[in-house]
Amino acid sequence: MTTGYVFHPEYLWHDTGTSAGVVLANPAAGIAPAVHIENPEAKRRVHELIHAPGLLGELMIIEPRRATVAELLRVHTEAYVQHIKTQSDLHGGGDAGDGYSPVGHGSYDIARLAAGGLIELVTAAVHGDITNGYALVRPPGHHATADAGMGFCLFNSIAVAARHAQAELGLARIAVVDWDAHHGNGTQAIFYDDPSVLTISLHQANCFPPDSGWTTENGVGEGAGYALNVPLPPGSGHAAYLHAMHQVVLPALNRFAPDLILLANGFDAGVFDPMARQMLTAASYREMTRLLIDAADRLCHGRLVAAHEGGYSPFYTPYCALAFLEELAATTTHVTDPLAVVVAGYAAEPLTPQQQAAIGEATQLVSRLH
Ligand SMILES: O=C(CCC1CCCC1)NO
Ligand SMILES: [Zn+2]
Repeated sequence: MTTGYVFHPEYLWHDTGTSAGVVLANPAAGIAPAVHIENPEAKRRVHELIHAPGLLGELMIIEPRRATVAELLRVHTEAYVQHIKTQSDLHGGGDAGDGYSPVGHGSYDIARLAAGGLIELVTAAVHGDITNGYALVRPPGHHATADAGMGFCLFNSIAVAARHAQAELGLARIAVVDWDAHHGNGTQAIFYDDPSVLTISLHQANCFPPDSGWTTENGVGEGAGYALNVPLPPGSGHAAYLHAMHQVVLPALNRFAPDLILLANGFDAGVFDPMARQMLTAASYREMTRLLIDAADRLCHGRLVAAHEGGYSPFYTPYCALAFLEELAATTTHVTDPLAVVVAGYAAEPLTPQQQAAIGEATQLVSRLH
């Protein structure tokens, strides 16, 4: 069993500039400039924590390449791809569309390298060079729709890789599991009418995008039934997410029988993350990963390929990512989550009726899959 790994220093060079964390600085309005929340730091520290304990040496390094425009156009409109290039060519960069998604000078090529890195990782998995893999890419992608960037996302790398797998690698059915704290609205929208791609999103209810990711968003036309959402109340942690995995994600994957499982792997549902109010620990991510690995082994020759999405705590995201990757690579290091003890008193809360209700609503929809 071999685990592939994609990383490149250029991912750290995507410049999101200064802002006031998320909104643009505006001194006249009292909004002082600060580093943007989607900055390289947490990703840099993830890579360091994969390297320092020796885990990097157990992985197969897969070199990324820039996705071609033709590969991007399987998902995005020509006008949108051109918009990102135009913004990227500006001396001071620009924005992908919603005002929250900085495009640094040169970010067009970096976002292409993120999408191309995931394509290369999926290709290695389908060719059997690796069993599964992790692409530590930046900028993130799961909010980007065919024609709009949002939520820090430029190109939807997961969607580009899914379409590549179908067009070039002969795969028919692709499942996308998204456990980033925020709704995978872009990926859902791109495949909303397409029964060949199942999208399943577990996220904090009504967080971002606002009023998005409700259980009732279940696909349209031929795709009816092939979009599943589990909007979990703020404060949801281990019990709720594992219940959702067992009640919704795994039964849906079993019914859909994908040829590949793609994971939009956000760690911002972590207990210390500033961009959401969920309470997953590194141990939670480890257990959720185990379940997905077992599903991939059962359904699609172990093909589980993950793309890094959110995860903004520079001191906690690395431990969640390490736990995920140790499980993916079926190995361990000497590093344990040093903050587990800090949250032990509250991160293991039992399932609440509200969480059970949200999960129950989605569970009803799994039977529509065929
Ligand atoms: O981590 C993210 C980004 C969420 C933010 C984008 C603007 C406000 C919330 N999406 O998965
Ligand atoms: Zn997120």
